[in-house]
Order: sequence, then structure tokens, then C-alpha cells
Amino acid sequence: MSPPAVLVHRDQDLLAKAAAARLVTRIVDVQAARGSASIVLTGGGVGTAVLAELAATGARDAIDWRKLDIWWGDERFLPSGDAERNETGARAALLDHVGVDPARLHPMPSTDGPDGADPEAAAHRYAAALRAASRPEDHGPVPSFDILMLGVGPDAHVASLFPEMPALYDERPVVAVRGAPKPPPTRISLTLPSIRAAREVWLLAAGESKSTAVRLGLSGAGPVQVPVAGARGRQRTLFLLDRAAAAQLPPGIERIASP
Ligand SMILES: O=C(O)[C@H](O)[C@@H](O)[C@H](O)[C@H](O)COP(=O)(O)O
Repeated sequence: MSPPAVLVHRDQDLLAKAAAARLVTRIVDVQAARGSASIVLTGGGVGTAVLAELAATGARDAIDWRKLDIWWGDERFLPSGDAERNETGARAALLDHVGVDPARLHPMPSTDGPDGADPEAAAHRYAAALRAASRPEDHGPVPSFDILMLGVGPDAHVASLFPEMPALYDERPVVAVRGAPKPPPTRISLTLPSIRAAREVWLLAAGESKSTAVRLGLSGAGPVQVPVAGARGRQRTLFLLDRAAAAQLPPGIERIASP
């Protein structure tokens, strides 16, 4: 695993626009090379802003939306269509506006799905879908996602992996999370081994409240205490930040800043 690269943009707006442009380029490159691509979406304000910027750019038409698998890194375990679900936000920001193949859209289960309000069964179901999509060359229970995006919480959580919680010790690909410190308490999340199966992991953070989490995530902290420190891609890890989130970067971290 190569060390993370850090890119600092002026503010959240420019960060979202730049990340959307980066998504277009990367997805188009992967589709040209391999025919189809896979991405993993995140909830949160920055992640959703990136999707809205992608919907707004004319360059989105360069993507073959029917040859794109779309997964989620975590989900709030709520009824389908609930405004708090990451899926709902992603649909409104982007997915309802582009021609995705419904068979390639893989939202995490909701409480009104086939497993009802049983998050363990729902997590198991999502793990089975990932396993079914994994090919021999992936060498594991989940596909080698081309791009996996993650927001970063002020407490350094990523997906629904909150510091010190049992999910951080779990080796299964997908887990149910109960008692999350941020509401709603019940969630479904990929675990760190699944996140690390991605070719590229992009960590998105904006605002001063994220600056400590970003610093710790780049300072060799342990992933149980600082989950963002454990989120790394096989080939590439990018910290895509605004200036405020980058305010406490540790000395010696190479960064590329846009004006
Ligand atoms: O599930 C949640 O409670 C949130 O979605 C959360 O995980 C979010 O992604 C991060 O806290 C980053 O949030 P922002 O991008 O809004 O800063």
C-alpha cells in the first residue's frame, strides 16, 4: 500500500467540484480499460455534494452509466425512502438523474426489506451480494471496488465504523452496528477489510471540525481508536480536503494545494 496523497482545495464547494471531476476521469478511464467500473458511495454532506456536482457537470455524459456498479459503504438502517438514508440522498443528488442500470445499483437493505428490522440478517444479505459480485481475481469476499469514497466524522469515524466499537474488530465483510454514537443508532457498514479491498479509497473532509481527525488519520494512529487511519486503498489512498480540514496536517506530509 502506498502512502496516502493529500490534496487541499480552497473550500468545500471547490472540493466537491474537483472530486466530481476526478470521478468522471477515473470512471471513464476504468471503463475504457476494463469495460465496466465499480464505485462505493458515502453519505454525509461532502459525499452528497460531490454527487450533486457530478449530476451538474456536462462531463457526466462521458460515463457509461449502464456499465457502473454502485455500492454503499454504510447505511442508516431505516425504511426505504427515509430522508435519513444515504441511498435516499444519493438518489436525489445524482442517481435519479442519470441512466444507471437498476441491476447494478446495490443499496444496502432497509428495515422494510426481506429481513425486516433484523440488521444482522440485512448485513449478511449485503455480504452475500458482494460475494456474488466478487470474481476470482478479486481474491476475497468482496469486489476490488475501483473507487470507494468515505466521509470523515469529527470523531474520526468512517462508514459506520465508530472509534472503539466492536465492528472495528470484525473480519466479516459487512456488519450490523448497534448503539452508534451518532443517530440513528442502528446501521449497516462495510468493515475495514472490505474498505481495504478497494483499489482506490478517497477520504473526503471539509471544515475545521474534521482537522483533528484528518491529522490523526495521517499520523500512524491505530484504526480501532482512529478508524480513518485504517481506511486505505490497495493502489491509492487520497485525502481530498478543504483548507479548514487540512489546518492541522502533520509536518512532513506532502500536499498538493489548489488556489
Ligand atoms: O452516517 C452518518 O451519520 C454520516 O453520514 C457520517 O458518517 C458522515 O458521512 C460523516 O460524519 C461526514 O459527514 P460530512 O461529510 O457531512 O462532514
